[in-house]
Amino acid sequence: MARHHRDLMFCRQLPGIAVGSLCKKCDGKCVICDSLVQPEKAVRICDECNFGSSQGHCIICNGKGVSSAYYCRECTGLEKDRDGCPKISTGIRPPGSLLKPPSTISGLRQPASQTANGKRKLEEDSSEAGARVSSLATGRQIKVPVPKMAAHKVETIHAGRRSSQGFRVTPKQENRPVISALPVPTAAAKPFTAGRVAPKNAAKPGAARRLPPSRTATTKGRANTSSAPGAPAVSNLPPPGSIKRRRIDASADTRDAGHVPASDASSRVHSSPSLKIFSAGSDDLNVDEDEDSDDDDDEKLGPVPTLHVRPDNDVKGRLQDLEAWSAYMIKRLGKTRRTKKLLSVKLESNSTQVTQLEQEIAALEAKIQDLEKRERALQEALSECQRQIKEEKRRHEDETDDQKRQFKRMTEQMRDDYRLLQKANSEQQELLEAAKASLQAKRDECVRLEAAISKLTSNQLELESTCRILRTKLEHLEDVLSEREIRIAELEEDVASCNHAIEVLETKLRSEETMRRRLHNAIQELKGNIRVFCRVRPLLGDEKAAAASLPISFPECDDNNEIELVQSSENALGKATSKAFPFKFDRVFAPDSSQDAVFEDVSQLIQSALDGYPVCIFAYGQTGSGKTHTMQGPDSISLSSKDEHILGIIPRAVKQIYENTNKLAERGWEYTLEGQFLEIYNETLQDLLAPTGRGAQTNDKQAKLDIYQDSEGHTRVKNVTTVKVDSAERVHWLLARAADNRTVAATNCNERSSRSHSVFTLFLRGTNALTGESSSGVLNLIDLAGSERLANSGSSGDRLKETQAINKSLACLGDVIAALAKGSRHIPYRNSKLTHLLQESLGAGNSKTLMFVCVNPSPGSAQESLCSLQFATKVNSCQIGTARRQAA
Ligand SMILES: Nc1ncnc2c1ncn2[C@@H]1O[C@H](COP(=O)(O)OP(=O)(O)OP(=O)(O)O)[C@@H](O)[C@H]1O
Repeated sequence: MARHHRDLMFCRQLPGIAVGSLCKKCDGKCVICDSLVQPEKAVRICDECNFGSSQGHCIICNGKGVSSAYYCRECTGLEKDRDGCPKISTGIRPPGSLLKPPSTISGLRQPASQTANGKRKLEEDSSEAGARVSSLATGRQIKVPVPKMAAHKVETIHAGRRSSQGFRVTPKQENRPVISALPVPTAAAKPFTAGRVAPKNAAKPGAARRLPPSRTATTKGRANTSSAPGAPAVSNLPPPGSIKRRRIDASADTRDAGHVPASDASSRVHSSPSLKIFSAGSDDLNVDEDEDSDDDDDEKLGPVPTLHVRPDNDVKGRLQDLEAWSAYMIKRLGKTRRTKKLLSVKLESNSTQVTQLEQEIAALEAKIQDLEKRERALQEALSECQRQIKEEKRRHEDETDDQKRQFKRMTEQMRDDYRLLQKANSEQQELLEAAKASLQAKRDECVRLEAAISKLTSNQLELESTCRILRTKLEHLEDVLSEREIRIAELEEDVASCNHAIEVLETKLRSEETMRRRLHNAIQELKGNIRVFCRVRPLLGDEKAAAASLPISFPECDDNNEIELVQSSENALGKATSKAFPFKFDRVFAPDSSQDAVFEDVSQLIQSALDGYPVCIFAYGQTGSGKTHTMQGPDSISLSSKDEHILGIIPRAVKQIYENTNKLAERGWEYTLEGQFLEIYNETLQDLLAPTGRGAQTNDKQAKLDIYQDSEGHTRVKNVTTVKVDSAERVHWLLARAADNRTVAATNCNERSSRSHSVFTLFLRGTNALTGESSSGVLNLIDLAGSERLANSGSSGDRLKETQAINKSLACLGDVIAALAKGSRHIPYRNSKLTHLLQESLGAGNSKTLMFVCVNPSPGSAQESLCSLQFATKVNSCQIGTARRQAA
C-alpha cells in the first residue's frame, strides 16, 4: 500500500495521475507548475515510485536506472545519464521537463506500490499498451508484452531533426517532443499518442518525451506498410498529430501489388491528377528507414515514366508511354517482392519479441496480483491497527472520563465532607462554649449548693430539735386525738339522734306546712276573698301646679284604709258648694307609697296561688291613673337589679313564686310554671305571646282563641300560646314581648293610653313526693283598660268604639261582682270576654280576688276618680266564696 503521507502532489494538468489528497509537505502547490492547487484538482503519486526523490530511482525505469537518475529543476530538457535515463538534480521534476508518470507509460514496469487509483490506472495502461501492441502487430485484440530490458531505453527527440535511429518528426510537430510511429497496415489502425492528453508543458521547446525501448528496436527501419503489411510497428506513445495520417486501404495495397485494374489504369492514364495523388501517396507510404534503399531502387527503377497527353490518333506515342509505364511497374513489382521477404523476416523476429513481451506481461500481472495481496493484507492490518487505536483511544477516553467523573465526585464529596466538618466543628465549638458556660454555672451552683448545704445542715439540726419537740407534741396530740375520737363517737351518736329528731321535725314541718296553708287560706278568707286596694298616684308634670287644691285627702287612721274625695260644685243659686265622699277599702296607698309597700300586702295572695288557690288581681281606674305602673312597673322594664324597686306586681310575683318554690323544694315540693298572656281588645281575645306578633295572625288567632272550661272545671283558652316559665329572665322576656304586642293608642286623656285589657295568667302545679300532696293554683294579673267616661274622653270613630267596648266589659265586670254580692244563682260571666275569662277567679268558692282601684289625684280627674271609688266600694262590699269579708 502506498504511503500517502509522503505523496507528492501534482495538479490535474498532469495526465493519468490519480486524484488524491493534498501533500502536507508542499503547502498545496503543484510540484510541476508551482501553482496553488485545489484539492479536487490535485493528483498524487506515492513515494514508492520515489518520484522526484533526490535519492530515489528514476520514475521511468523504476530504479533500473540506478541512483544516477537525476532531474534538474532548472533543466528544461532531459539529460541522459550513462544508462540513457533522464537526469534531475533536485529530485523534483522541473515544470518544463514533463514526464509521463510510470502508471501512464505503457511498456514500463509498474511501481512496487501504488494507490488503488494508480493501480487501476496501471491496469488500464497495461491493457491499453498490450492492446496497442497487439493492434500494431496483428490488428487483433491480443496482449503483447513489452520487452522488459528495453524499458529504460529513452531517447530525446529534437524537433525538426532526424534521430540517429531514423525517426522523423514532421514539420508540424517541431514544437512538440513527439515520436512518430508507424501506422499499422490495417483499416482500424489509428495514430497513437504518448499519453491520453498531451500536457501543455510538453509543448515547450526541448521538452523530452521518453520512448519505449521497443520503439527503438523496432523503428530501426521504418517500413512502408504497403510493402510490408506484416511488419511489427511498435510505437505506443505517438503524440497526437505526430504521425502523419495515411489512408491505407485495400485499393492502395492492390495498387502497390500491381493489381491495378485496367479501368483504374485507364483512368489514371487519362487523369494525371489521380496519378499524381497516387504517386504522392506512394511517397507517403515510404518508410524513412527505407529511404536509402528506396533511393537505390529509384535509381534502379529509373525515373517514373511520364504519361503525356497525346492526341487520340497518336497511337504510337501512347503505346510508348504504356510500354515505359509497364516496364516501370515490372521493376517496382520486383522491388516489392524483395521488401516483402525482408518484412517477413522482421515479422518473425517481432513475433518472437511479442512472445517475450507477453511473458513479461504475465510476470508483471503475477507480480501485480502479489502486490495486491500484500496491499490488501497491509490495508487489513492498517484498518485493524486503526480500529485497535480507535478502540484503545475510546477506551482510554472512557477511562479518562470515568476518572474525571470519579475525581469530580470525590472532589464534591470531599467538599461536602469539608463543609460538614466545618459545620460540625462550629457546632462543636458552640457546644464547647455552651458546655463551658454550663460548667461555670454548675460550678457557681455548686458553690451556692455548698453554702445551702451548710445552711441546711444547720437547719437540719434545728429541725431535728424541732422534730423532737414536735414528736413530744404529737404524742400529746395523739392522746388528745384519742380523747377526741371518743368524743366524736359520742357526738355521732348525738348526730344520729339529732337526725332522727330532724326527720321528726321535718315531718312535723310538712304537716305544719299543710297546716300553714290552711291557716293562711283561712286568714285570707278572713280578710275577704275579694279585697279592694286603693292607690293614688302622684301628680305628674303640669298636674303638680294644682297640688294645693287636690280633691283627695287621706284621713288619719291606723289601718291606712280611708280616703276622702271632695267634689266642689255650684248649686242652682250659683253658690259654690262642696261635698265630701269618704271611702274605706282594705288598704289605701297614698301617692308616696312605693312598689315594695304595695307588693308587701299583695304577696300573701301570691302565696295563696302557690298553695293552689285561684287568685285574681286586677287594676281598675281611669286612663293614666297608674294601673300599668302598679301591675307591671314603669314603661320600660329593665332587668338590672338596680331597677328592681320600681318593678310592678307581675315581675315581683313571679320572683316570689320562684323563691318560694325553691324553699318548698326542701320540703318535697316540685312546681311547674306555665304562663300565657292574652289581650281583650274590642271584645276580642288576642295572644300577646304569639311568635310573630299580633298583627300578622290576629284574625287566625281570633278564630282559634276560644274560652272553655276543662274537665276539672278550670277556665282555659284554646290555642293560646303557653310558655314554660323556668326562670325569672324568662318572665321578663315574656312581659317584654307582650308589651310590644299590646295595643296602644293615644287619646286625649293619656299620652300612653292602653285601650285593651291584658290578662297575664300563670299556672302553678306542684307535687310533694314525700307527702303525696299536690296543688294547682292559677294567678291572674289583669291590667284593665281605662275606665274614662265617653263625655270626658272626647273619643270618636275607632277610639269611641274602643271606649264603648271597654266600658261595656267593665260594666259586665261590675254586674258579675254585683251578682256575686247578691248571691244570685246566675252570674253573668259570659256577658263579656273579660268576665268569662275571669270566671274561675271571680266566682269559685275558694278564689281570691284583689282589685286595685287607681286614682288620679289631679282636680281635673276628680269626677272620674269619684266614679272609680264608687265602683271599688261596690266591689268591696261583695262576698265571694266561703269567707266573707269582715266588714269594719
Ligand atoms: N305610683 C306612681 N308613682 C309614679 N308614677 C306613676 C305612678 N302611677 C302612675 N304613674 C305614672 O303615671 C303615668 C300613667 O300611668 P299608667 O300608664 O300606669 O296609667 P294607666 O292607668 O295604666 O293608663 P291606661 O289606662 O291608659 O293604661 C305613667 O307615666 C306612670 O309612670
